[in-house]
Amino acid sequence: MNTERSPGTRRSMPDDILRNPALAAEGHRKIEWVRRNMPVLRSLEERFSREQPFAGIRAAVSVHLEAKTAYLALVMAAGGAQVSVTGSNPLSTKDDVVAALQELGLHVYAWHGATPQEFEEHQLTALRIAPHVVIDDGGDLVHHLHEGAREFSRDTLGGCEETTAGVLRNRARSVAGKLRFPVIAVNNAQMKHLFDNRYGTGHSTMDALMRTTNRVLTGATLVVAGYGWCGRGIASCAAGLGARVIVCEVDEVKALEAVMDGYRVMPLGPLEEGGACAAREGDFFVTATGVCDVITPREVACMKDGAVLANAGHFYDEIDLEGLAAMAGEVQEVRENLTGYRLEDGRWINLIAQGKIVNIAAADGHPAEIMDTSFAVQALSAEYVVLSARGGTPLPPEVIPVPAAIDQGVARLLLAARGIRHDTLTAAQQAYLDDFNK
Ligand SMILES: NC(=O)c1ccc[n+]([C@@H]2O[C@H](COP(=O)([O-])OP(=O)(O)OC[C@H]3O[C@@H](n4cnc5c(N)ncnc54)[C@H](O)[C@@H]3O)[C@@H](O)[C@H]2O)c1
Repeated sequence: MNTERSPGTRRSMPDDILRNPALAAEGHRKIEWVRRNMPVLRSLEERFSREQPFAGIRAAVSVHLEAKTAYLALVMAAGGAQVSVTGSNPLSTKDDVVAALQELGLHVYAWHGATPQEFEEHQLTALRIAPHVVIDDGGDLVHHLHEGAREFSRDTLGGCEETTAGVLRNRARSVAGKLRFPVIAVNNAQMKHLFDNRYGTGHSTMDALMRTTNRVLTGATLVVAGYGWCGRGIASCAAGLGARVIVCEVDEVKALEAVMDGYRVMPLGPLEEGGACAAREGDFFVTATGVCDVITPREVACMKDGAVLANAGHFYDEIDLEGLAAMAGEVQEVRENLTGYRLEDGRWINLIAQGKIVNIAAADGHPAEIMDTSFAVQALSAEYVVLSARGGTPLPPEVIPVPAAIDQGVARLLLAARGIRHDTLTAAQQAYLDDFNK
């Protein structure tokens, strides 16, 4: 394994790209706050500082660049890694956190509100470190390492993918026989999606809806498209706040699961002229499908005056923005992060955060306690990639599940941090389970 530092040393890296170094103090405060609320990562920071598993390793990190991600990058650095950091969405990047990280000696390439061209340039610049390990969210870094930035993948041992959309993207590349290094499906670990996608997205999406609109969810009708891990969390948090929830699903089993969980299930748009559909009933609409064109002019045409649209999926093509704009006679910024579209008949349809990932672009993302376990899985998966290569058994170039030992280890660390004790099987119970003659 080549861990020469020359391509990524600070001197040979281009200047960090950040807008306002004067913001660093606020960034440090935010990072310290999340550190206090991320006990699992703190215990990894302590072990990594001692054991230095990433000594000689260059890591590129592209996750929504706010305080919790910053702390993950610092934990990797504490383990000896040389780290370059960029964002995974220009609207979720927090400039104060960027400034703080830069002050702490990491290479940082991001600013809030970057144009699509600037955003891509930031990602490509972060890859000039020629990473051994990539922490990715949505598959962009891995994509660049296979396409325009291929030369920087010469030492890449593997990637660790944070979200459903990125796992699917890497799996498609693998099925096409084009994945050139292993990618660990961090999203699919139990200690990730059971908590992050479900409770984290549910909690922070409600936060984003309320703080952006200052409207009440109690008694309102909230339509959620997609009843996967994110959709389940959004539905249960909305119901907990007293909203009436309608679920829209394409998967028959999940549609039935939503019914059994107590929600109404309806098609999002009318199946026939004038037919009943969720679009006519909703006050709030949240997409969480990972698929494009979920809300299109066809659905918008049925909506009530004042309807609020938001997307919690990773990519922002779940709502057809061009179609919405084409229907509008007038477009106004009605509140911060909220755009009103006035249709020809006078109805206003409101869109949060330009259809970008709502809980991060219009709120603070998942709570620190949630990201604690997600990022612990990330850090341990990165360590798994490195140790496998160092041990002479590099992982194959496939999408690889997180080993169960990592999932269980993270759960154990969190239980210990919370002082929660639990039962274990007795020897007799284990023997009973192992006995096929019983
Ligand atoms: N906002 C966040 O913080 C956050 C967190 C985790 C994941 N994500 C992203 O959210 C999206 C969903 O993630 P997930 O983990 O819930 O995925 P999932 O695969 O568990 O669920 C997606 C669901 O959407 C359904 N679906 C697909 N097309 C649909 C359509 N046209 N109409 C209705 N339902 C449809 C699928 O059948 C599936 O049940 C992905 O893009 C993922 O990357 C966002």
